[in-house]
Amino acid sequence: MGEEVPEFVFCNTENCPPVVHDSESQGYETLTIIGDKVYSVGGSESIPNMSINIKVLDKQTGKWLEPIVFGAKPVASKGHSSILLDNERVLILLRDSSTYNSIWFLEVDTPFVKQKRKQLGAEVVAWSKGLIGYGSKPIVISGPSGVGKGTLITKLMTEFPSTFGFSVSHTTRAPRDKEMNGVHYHFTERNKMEKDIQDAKFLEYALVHGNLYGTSIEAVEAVSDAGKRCILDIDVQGARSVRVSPLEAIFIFVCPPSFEELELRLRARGTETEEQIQKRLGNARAELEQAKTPGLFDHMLVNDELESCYQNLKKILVLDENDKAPSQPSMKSFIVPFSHSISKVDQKVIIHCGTNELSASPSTKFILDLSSLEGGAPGRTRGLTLSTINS
Ligand SMILES: Nc1nc2c(ncn2[C@@H]2O[C@H](COP(=O)(O)OP(=O)(O)O)[C@@H](O)[C@H]2O)c(=O)[nH]1
Ligand SMILES: Nc1ncnc2c1ncn2[C@@H]1O[C@H](COP(=O)(O)OP(=O)(O)O)[C@@H](O)[C@H]1O
Repeated sequence: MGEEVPEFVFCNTENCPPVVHDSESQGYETLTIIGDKVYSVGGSESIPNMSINIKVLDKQTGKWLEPIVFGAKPVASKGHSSILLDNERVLILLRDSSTYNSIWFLEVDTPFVKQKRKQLGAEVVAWSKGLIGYGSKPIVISGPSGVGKGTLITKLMTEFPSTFGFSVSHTTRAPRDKEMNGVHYHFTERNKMEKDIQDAKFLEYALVHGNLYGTSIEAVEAVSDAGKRCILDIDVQGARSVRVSPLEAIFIFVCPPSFEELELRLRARGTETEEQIQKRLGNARAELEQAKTPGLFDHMLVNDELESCYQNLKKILVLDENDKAPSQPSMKSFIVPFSHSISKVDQKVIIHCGTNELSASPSTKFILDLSSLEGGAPGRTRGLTLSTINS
C-alpha cells in the first residue's frame, strides 16, 4: 500500500509553526510529525461531503499507510489548520465553520487508540469532535424488565420535549407491536451488529434476555448535537460499561416495590410470551442484586406509585419550569476565520485572525483553553473554553 509523498505539503511540526494553506487549489493538506511517524490530514472542497482523509508515513520504511479511522469523521471544508498538542493528539481547526463543527481532535496515541491498535494489530487513529463547555450530563436509567423505565422516560420527554432526547439503542430482538424502527430501537441483524461492534461503533453493548442490545456512539451524539440531554435506557451490564467509558453520566436504578408487583406489571403489559416473562423475571433477581454494587448507581428510585416516583425522578434531575422552554446548545457563536494561523502556549491555543476577514478585526485573537479537557474518542472531547482578545 506504499505511496509517493503527497504533492501539496504544508509543514506543521514541533519545530515549524503551522501554516495555513491559502491557495486557490481545492486540495489541501497538513503534516504533523510525531516520533517516527508523519500524519497527513488532507481534504478537498471539490468533492461534496467528503471526509477528511488521513495517511501515515512510517519514516523508517518510507511508506504511506492508510490507518483504520475510528469516530465520526469531519467533512472536508474550506481547509483546516492543525497543531500538535502533545504526543497523543493533534488539534484540527476547520476553516469557515461554526464553533460547533470547527474544533476536532485527531487522536494518534491516546489510551483508546493504543487499545484499538493492539486489538487490531494495525495503524489506528481516532477522531473526536471538540465541544465548548461540558453540556449537561447524560442520564443512564436501568432496572428490571417491567419496572416502569419506559413509562418514566416517556413522561419526562413529554413534559420536557426540548430538554431531553432518547438514545435510540440497537437491538437484535424483534419489534413489538407499535414499536417503530429508529424511534424505540434500531432493529438490526445479529451479523450486522457484531460487525459494528468490531468496528467500535458502540459505546457499550450487552447480551440481555438472549438478544444483543447496544448504544452506538452516534445515538448519544445525535442527542447532544440537537442540544438536548441524553437519556439511556440500558441494562446493568451496559451501565457498568458506561461507568468506565469517557461518558460522564448520572446513573439511576429503578426498583419495583416488590417482586410480585414486578411480575404483575410484566404480565399486564402483555408484550412477552410466558417463556420470555420467565426469563425476564429470572434476570430481574440478578439485576436487583448487581445494582447494589457500590459506586455503580448514584440513585435508587422505587417505582411504587407512578406519580410520586416521577416527582422523585425530577428532583434528582433538578428540573423546574425553566426547563420547559426550548433550550439552545450552549455554544458561543464563533466562526474559525478563513485566514488565520494558530500557535500554542501551554494548554492554550491562540487563533490569530487574518486581515481579510469580515467576521473579526485583524487584531482579534481567540484563545482556546484546553486545560480542562474531558472525554475523547470514542465520543466528544468536552470542557474547552473559548475567549477573545481584542488588542
Ligand atoms: N446494555 C444495553 N441494554 C439495553 C440497551 N437498550 C435496552 N437495553 C436493556 O435491555 C433490556 C430489555 O429491553 P426491552 O427488550 O426493550 O424490554 P423491557 O425492558 O422489558 O421493556 C432492558 O433492561 C433495557 O434497559 C442498550 O443499548 N444496551
Ligand atoms: N408505578 C406503576 N404502577 C403501576 N404500573 C406501572 C407503573 N409504572 C409502570 N407501570 C406499567 O408497568 C408496565 C411496564 O412498564 P414499562 O415502562 O414498559 O417497563 P420497562 O420499560 O421498565 O420494561 C407497563 O404496562 C406500565 O404501564
